[in-house]
Amino acid sequence: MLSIDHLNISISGKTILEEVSFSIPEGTTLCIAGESGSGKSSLLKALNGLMQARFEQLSFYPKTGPAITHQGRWLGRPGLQQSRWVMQDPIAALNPRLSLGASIGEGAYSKRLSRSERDKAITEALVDVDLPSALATRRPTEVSLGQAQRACLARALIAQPDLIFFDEPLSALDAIVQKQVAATMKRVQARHGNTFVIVTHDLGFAAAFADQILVLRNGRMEAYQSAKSFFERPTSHYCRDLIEAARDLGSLPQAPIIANEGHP
Ligand SMILES: Nc1ncnc2c1ncn2[C@@H]1O[C@H](COP(=O)(O)OP(=O)(O)OP(=O)(O)O)[C@@H](O)[C@H]1O
Repeated sequence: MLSIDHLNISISGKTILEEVSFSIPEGTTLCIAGESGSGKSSLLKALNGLMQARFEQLSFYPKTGPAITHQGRWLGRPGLQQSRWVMQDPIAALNPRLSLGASIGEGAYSKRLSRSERDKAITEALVDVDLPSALATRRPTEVSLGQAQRACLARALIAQPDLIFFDEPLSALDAIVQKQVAATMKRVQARHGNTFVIVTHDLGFAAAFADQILVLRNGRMEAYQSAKSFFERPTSHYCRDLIEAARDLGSLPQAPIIANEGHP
């Protein structure tokens, strides 16, 4: 379980994130949405130790490994133990000079496996993400974008993380491949019980995937609700507009929103 209380980030006097709090039960998914510049990536960077943040409290209770609790300023490089990060652009995220197998194997570096254990773990990770083990010898430029993104997921999984952060994991892919990779992510989560934190612009994906949704707007929390209540009872005009826009664009099925009286 990951719990964040009152996270704040400011850089050179400019507030990037203000009073952001959430709590994610083990094995569930939080999707973080919001327009460009709202602070989504900064939140992931802070949790991965790439940006200094201030917390009233950060608590992480991984299934394996020691619990972490922290108060005050935090630049927790190299990030939360037992977590991994899958980035938006799989080609940029993979070393072009390494085979996919070698890149995936790097994910298990801290486990100090023997060569044969590492090769076995690489094959298992490839199978986990629905890739043929023969792809281990190919370089990133010799596979499709969807295969490269699956390889990035395999590189995360080989470390057996409790928590995986995804930054727009599907946005580089076409619609059909998006569906396939999303299905693989779901299967992986069901099989291993990982907790997912996913930054996404796609509310259709969030509707299908998220247990909870956090919407950021200008660095503040605009909404934090269960996915069901977010789509049925959005708590602000801004969220209603986001949902309507996603319906107009066809990424969400048409369905009535139940008005939530008393909210702006
Ligand atoms: N290192 C930095 N120094 C100064 N400002 C920064 C830094 N990193 C991010 N920002 C600012 O913080 C704000 C939030 O940026 P962030 O990248 O987190 O937004 P985002 O919601 O992820 O946007 P996008 O969806 O376009 O990726 C922006 O105004 C950005 O310019």
